[in-house]
Amino acid sequence: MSVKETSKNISSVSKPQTYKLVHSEKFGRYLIAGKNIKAGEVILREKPVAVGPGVFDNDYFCFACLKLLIKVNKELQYVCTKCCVAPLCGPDCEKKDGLHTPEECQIFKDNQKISKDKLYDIIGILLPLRLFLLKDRDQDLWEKVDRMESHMDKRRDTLIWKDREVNVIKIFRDLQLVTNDDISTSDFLQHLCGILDVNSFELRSPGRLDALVLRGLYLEASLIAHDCRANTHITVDDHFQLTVYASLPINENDIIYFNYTSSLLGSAERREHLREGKYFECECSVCKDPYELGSHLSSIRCPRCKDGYVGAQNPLKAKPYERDSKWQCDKCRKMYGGYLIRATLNITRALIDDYDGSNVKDLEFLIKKLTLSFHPNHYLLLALKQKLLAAYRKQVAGPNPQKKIIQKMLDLCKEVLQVLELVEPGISRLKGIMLYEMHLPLVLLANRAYAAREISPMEMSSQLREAGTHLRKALAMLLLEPINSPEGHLAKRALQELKMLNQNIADAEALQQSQEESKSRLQHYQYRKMIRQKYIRICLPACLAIVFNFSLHHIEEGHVGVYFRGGALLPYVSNPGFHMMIPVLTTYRSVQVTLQTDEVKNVPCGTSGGVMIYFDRIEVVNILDANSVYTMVRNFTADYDRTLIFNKVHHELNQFCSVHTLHEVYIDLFDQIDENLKTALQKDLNDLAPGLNIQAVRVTKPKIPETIRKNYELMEAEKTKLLISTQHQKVVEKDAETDRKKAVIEAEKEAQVAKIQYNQKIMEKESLQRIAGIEDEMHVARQKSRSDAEYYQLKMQAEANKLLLSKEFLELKKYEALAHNTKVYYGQDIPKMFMYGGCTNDQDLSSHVNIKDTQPQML
Ligand SMILES: C[S@@+](CC[C@H](N)C(=O)[O-])C[C@H]1O[C@@H](n2cnc3c(N)ncnc32)[C@H](O)[C@@H]1O
Repeated sequence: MSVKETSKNISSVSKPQTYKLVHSEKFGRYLIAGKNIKAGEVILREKPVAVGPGVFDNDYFCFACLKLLIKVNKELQYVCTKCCVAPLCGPDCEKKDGLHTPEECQIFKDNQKISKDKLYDIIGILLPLRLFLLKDRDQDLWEKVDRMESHMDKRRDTLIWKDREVNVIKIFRDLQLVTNDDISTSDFLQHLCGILDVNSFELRSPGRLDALVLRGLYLEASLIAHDCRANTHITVDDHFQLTVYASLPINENDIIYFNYTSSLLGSAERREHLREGKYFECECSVCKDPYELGSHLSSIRCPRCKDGYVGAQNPLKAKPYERDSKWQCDKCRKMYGGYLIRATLNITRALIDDYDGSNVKDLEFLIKKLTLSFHPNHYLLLALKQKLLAAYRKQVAGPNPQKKIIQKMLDLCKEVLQVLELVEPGISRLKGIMLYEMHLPLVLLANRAYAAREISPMEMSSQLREAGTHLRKALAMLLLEPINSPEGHLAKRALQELKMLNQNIADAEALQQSQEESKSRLQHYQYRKMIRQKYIRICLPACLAIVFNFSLHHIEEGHVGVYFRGGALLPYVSNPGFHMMIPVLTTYRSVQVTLQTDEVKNVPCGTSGGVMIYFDRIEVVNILDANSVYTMVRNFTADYDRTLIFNKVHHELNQFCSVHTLHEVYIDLFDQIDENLKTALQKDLNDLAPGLNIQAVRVTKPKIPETIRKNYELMEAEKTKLLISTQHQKVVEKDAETDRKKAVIEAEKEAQVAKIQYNQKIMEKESLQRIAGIEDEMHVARQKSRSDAEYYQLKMQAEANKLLLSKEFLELKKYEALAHNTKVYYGQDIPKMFMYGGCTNDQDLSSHVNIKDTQPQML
């Protein structure tokens, strides 16, 4: 809608390229697009002038960051160390430039009337007080705030005026925040309250959905005019920075609108809210239309024709539920007075109030009942449907949800989304959440249908793609939300789920491709078989007629034959060998009665967490008792294994997976699947088909989404590394132990050797000593015997000499010697020589002579 004619451009504000501030009689000041703006584009972004709690808030919160505080004993709560009044999260919030400004702190500190005991009074007036303090703190800013619409004339002496008198102005006076008791001071404070009531945005305290509701005043965003079908989407982050996005494309000079009220209320209720709180009569396209642009948020089923819907004939009338206001059926044109509609609404509200809103059955019943009287989109029904959706969501997210509930959740999401498309076109927070909600039932239904073989992998992939499209649309809206807000967290989850979904789609398509390949192989094989049969039919009919006149057939060892005539099973079986049967009329099937292995391939399953996994191959080793063949074929056909093994394996695995998480199926319980499957199969067979025995079941590790598998691989690698390092440590310890033992053995050996050597040496020395002793003894003995002998000899000689050396003998010997001497010596003494026995002196002689006196001596 262009306003070129009706408005005049009164200022070129800071961002003329995106928006312009204009003025009109109807709207006052408002913003128009300064250029063509695309959906999702930022129109403006700004910090608040003031933020605080709602007027009657009894919650306890940090005055600096406005986070909700857990209620503790007042004495234990951290308070600002300067004013000793303002509760804060802790020292960090005191250090930061928070919303508890130095001026506010000073006022709390200086004012005798303000103490911790008056905290709830202070909380009640905190936001007006913050605006009040702005006047002295920032004159320029205050002037802009002062220009904001406060609707003093429309508010004067109304209930809200009186309320502010008691709950704000009186507290200001009691706490001596204002001292003048005059009317101008009261009016000034009423003006502040009016500015806040008309212009502030409802905000959430940081990070939490259930946290306290705050109000924030923004200079530029508050200039945006209202429309029940807005073209903007507003987000506020944890630091209260507000961003206005275009939710739809906005052409240059078109009015920029924001919805001041809830889009899921009826026109009368929305308009009342705007009249009471914002002091204007909304005349937007939704409010003007008796059927609210086809959304029928206020429509009632016609009590007469039961086919049409009754809407207000003059929707812009201030009191549509009065007797003189007319409502009309769009089919039978029957007119009703507004009071009748009001009565219906009052009765219904009482009915809803009596009802406990969490039980699915009761909710469904109530909605069904009310649908007889209201349009399914009536705002009262929509509120109930949102409750029902929450109850469905709880069940669907739980273990093993019923298919019926999943489908109902999906249908309900679609229904609510249709209404939202009408009243919140383009980017919308509610639509983002609803689209996110829708993807889960879509994924679950696709997985179930595929597991039950109701759809092919290709159909599954296309249903998963539809879920992906919803997720992507949801993301486009939710990604605009601040990252730490609950919607921001939802966006993060949606991103992860989209990744997983894409992987599942790729898996399903790969499965389809492999199935198509095997199908074409089968077709090729069948074609060749057909050609062969054709050939046989054409070339050998004559031979066949002769040779197989009696239809000779052959049953292999390990098999028995069963026979059918005209499709009916004949009551006998044949053993291995050649047999005859009536051609054409009788057919036979060979049934294996030895151990055989049935392979079940590509079994898709959905885990309790909704992840699709595929069991590549399941081998079932089984044996059919030959005596049970006839009963088996009669009850389950010759392809009994398809019913009793193939289908059963699919069923059991799906049952198992749907109640276990991916981790349990893939890791924790995987080793039990074989045995459990075998037991489950055998249990059913014992009841249904005795004679068919399962010997063993082998299940291959399932294929899981690639991203998850990589995570498991990483975990395994880390575990293995840990194992290797532990083992390595053990080996090193063992080596060290071995070396130590070796060294001990070596040392012991050396010690023993040394001991032996030492002993040897001792022994050697002892032997040497002993030998020496013996030798000594021998020597002594020898010497002794020699001396004895000599002594004896000398003794004997002495005795002999005694006898021999007589005087006469010696005389004789003198003459014998002279006679034999050939040498003659000349000189004086020469004769003496002879006289004294030839000796040169007397002593020598005596030595000779005295021999007889010498005694034998020991050496
Ligand atoms: C948040 S203020 C918007 C700025 C205001 N127009 C000004 O001049 O300061 C809300 C007020 O703007 C006016 N307004 C906004 N949207 C309107 C609409 N659709 N129809 C009539 N008045 C509207 C009403 O007076 C309303 O109380």
